[in-house]
Amino acid sequence: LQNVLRSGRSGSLSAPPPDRSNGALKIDVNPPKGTRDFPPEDMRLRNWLFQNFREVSQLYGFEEVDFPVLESEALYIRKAGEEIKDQLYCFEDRGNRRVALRPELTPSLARLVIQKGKSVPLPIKWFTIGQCWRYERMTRGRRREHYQWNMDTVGVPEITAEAELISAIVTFFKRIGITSSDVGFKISSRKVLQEVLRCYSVPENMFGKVCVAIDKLEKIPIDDIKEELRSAELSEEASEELLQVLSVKSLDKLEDKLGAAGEAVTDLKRLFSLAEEYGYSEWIQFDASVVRGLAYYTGIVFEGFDRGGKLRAICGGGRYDRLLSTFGGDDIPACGFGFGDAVIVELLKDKGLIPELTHQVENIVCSLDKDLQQAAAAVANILRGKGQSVDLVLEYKPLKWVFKRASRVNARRLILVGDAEWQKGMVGVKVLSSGEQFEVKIDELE
Ligand SMILES: OCc1cccc(Br)n1
Repeated sequence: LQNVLRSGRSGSLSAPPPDRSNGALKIDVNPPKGTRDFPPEDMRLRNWLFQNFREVSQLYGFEEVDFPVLESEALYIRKAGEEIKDQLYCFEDRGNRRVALRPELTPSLARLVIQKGKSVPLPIKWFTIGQCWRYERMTRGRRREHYQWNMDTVGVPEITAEAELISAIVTFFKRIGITSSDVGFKISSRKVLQEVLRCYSVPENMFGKVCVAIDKLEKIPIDDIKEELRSAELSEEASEELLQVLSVKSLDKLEDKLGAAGEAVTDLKRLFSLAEEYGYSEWIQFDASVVRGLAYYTGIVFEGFDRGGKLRAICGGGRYDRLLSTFGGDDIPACGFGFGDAVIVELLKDKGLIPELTHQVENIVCSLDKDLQQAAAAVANILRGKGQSVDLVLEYKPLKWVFKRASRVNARRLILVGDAEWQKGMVGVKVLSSGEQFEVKIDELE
């Protein structure tokens, strides 16, 4: 009770008040639960990963876009019982608006496409890398944020759009040393579900709910899934048939089940034939059980998985031809994928593929005399003007300290500003790898 009286909050009684014993507030120096800091070494790896995301996206002719991390909650209110909605990091802002930290990027992209309307000609090919959030009880100790790379193609109804997106991900994997022995893509189409449900006259508005339920296969008990299918108005017979079709192991068997004329089979056959043309057939396999957990997918869906079976899905995506119209936009087809920054790093660690990324600087500049600090700054300025990176020693330090710092910042050269040399318009240069030492005129420094 004392805590509550003192803190004036009705929060948890167990939370001790901040320690103000010495007058200063002792804050918790760790980041909030489920979030990460990126100190230099981790930031170098993240930048390397994102640089590869960017370069592949640009290789495929995609343009980069970005959106606010804070969006209207309305973008994510879907009635299909998705996990992403249950874990929405949402709140009411000071203007009494219902807002949310975005749990995914596709709705923001859809919003911007609608906002831009006819001013942006189709097809749109946009990519983005953005932090996404979920509020999950920390009992599962899972992260509450991750960065996602997304590529989306809007305005192309053809399966060629999905084939391009998968090709881009394959290109990314190859760039970072991942092969088709390490990962594969499970591919299916939600039209498989659609064609079965139509046979049993299941209402269209139950489609998303059915997909979300099916996505929980092997994650929750089968009886719970059957219960969810019942609540989606599926008969026992419809559920049995659906689960049967989802266990089909090949496209040929799917064709036997659904017939060759259906869109599901024709789309999938087209995708596998396009994959041949791209040369990534050994990366992909048909897997009828893949539906993905987002309600808005309407066609091809795919997910990248590690063949070792140890990790969660590496990436995932698919076609979402109805999303823009559900947001009040035109009926424009679209497809895209999301690729998180965490599972891929676990995979790279497992494969010993984390690159050696060191900080380095070309020059460390220091003054050998207390009165030459300004001269040292002038030398740093000259070098920087020539595009050379400089770590300028900002206070007078003994040489031993300077050498130690030079080693720590991985400097290539030490530039010494000493009185005698400065009087002659010179500075000393020491090449740290070879130990070679010489003097050079300041305006000849390069
Ligand atoms: O993959 C779903 C997801 C969404 C937001 C944040 C995190 Br961590 N994970």
